[in-house]
Amino acid sequence: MHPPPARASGASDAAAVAGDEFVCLVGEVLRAPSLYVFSERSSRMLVVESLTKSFSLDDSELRAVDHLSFQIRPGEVFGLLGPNGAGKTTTLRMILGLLQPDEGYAEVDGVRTADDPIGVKARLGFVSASDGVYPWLSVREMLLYFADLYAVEPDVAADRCEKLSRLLGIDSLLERRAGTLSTGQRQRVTLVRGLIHDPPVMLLDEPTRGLDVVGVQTIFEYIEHLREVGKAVIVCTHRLDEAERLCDRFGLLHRGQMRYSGTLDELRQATGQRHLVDMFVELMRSV
Ligand SMILES: Nc1ncnc2c1ncn2[C@@H]1O[C@H](COP(=O)(O)OP(=O)(O)OP(=O)(O)O)[C@@H](O)[C@H]1O
Repeated sequence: MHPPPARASGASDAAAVAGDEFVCLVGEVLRAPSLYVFSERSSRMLVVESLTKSFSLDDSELRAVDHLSFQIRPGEVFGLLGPNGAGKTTTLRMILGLLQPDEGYAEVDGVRTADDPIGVKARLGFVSASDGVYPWLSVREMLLYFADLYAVEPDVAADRCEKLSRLLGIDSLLERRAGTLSTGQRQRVTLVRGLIHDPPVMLLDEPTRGLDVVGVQTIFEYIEHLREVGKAVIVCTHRLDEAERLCDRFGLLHRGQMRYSGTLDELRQATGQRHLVDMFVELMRSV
């Protein structure tokens, strides 16, 4: 069952491009079974060290990410937060291996993106609000197709498909064509898809965008599940109220630089502000 890698529909912004590229790259490169032996649990599941990226504009250069460093442990949910243009998507794209950093590196489960981009992709799950689906496949076909791309054994894939679908409440949709799903249903399918190869690290880009209250609650429960099963998780979101409830630690990014990072209590002490939204307003005024 190998339909040609199709461009997912509805992608219009940078995050969507990252999602589409990731999907296509998964299809192209994740084939070698030796990749899927993950290392023993490291206390630093994701390491970002001095990651830097500049873009050339017509008459100048824009430093989108500037010597960014952070680490995430298994079972930890890290909120990578920042205003529009802060560099979040560029950072995710470098972690995913879709963009080459000018300096620094990202390391996932002991594997550096630059050294082994395929191995890193096998260790990452990526969910973006702008993810597309293959409209002509049934949900089950699409999930099993992705499992196959990641070289998951068919019986393991079938079992995971059932269990994760029940967890996300899409078991009744498994035979439906993906193109007929609503936004919220599609988002649940992409959440299952992101976990089908059981990666140790999950990247969630605006996971609650466009969802109703029930959909948002599903994301909350999903992230709680990721924490419980020991995934290291990055959440990028503009919903600071949600981030406060969801994340264990935060990185506040502005103009490509990490301005503050720590737990909410640590950020409160450092900024003198109680809520993330006030910290942001202060941050943006300060520059
Ligand atoms: N391919 C590119 N060429 C030139 N500039 C780029 C490119 N990709 C991103 N940028 C610029 O880099 C900066 C960071 O962009 P990025 O998409 O990482 O921000 P972001 O934090 O994800 O923003 P948003 O919250 O609006 O999605 C922005 O100024 C953006 O215009």
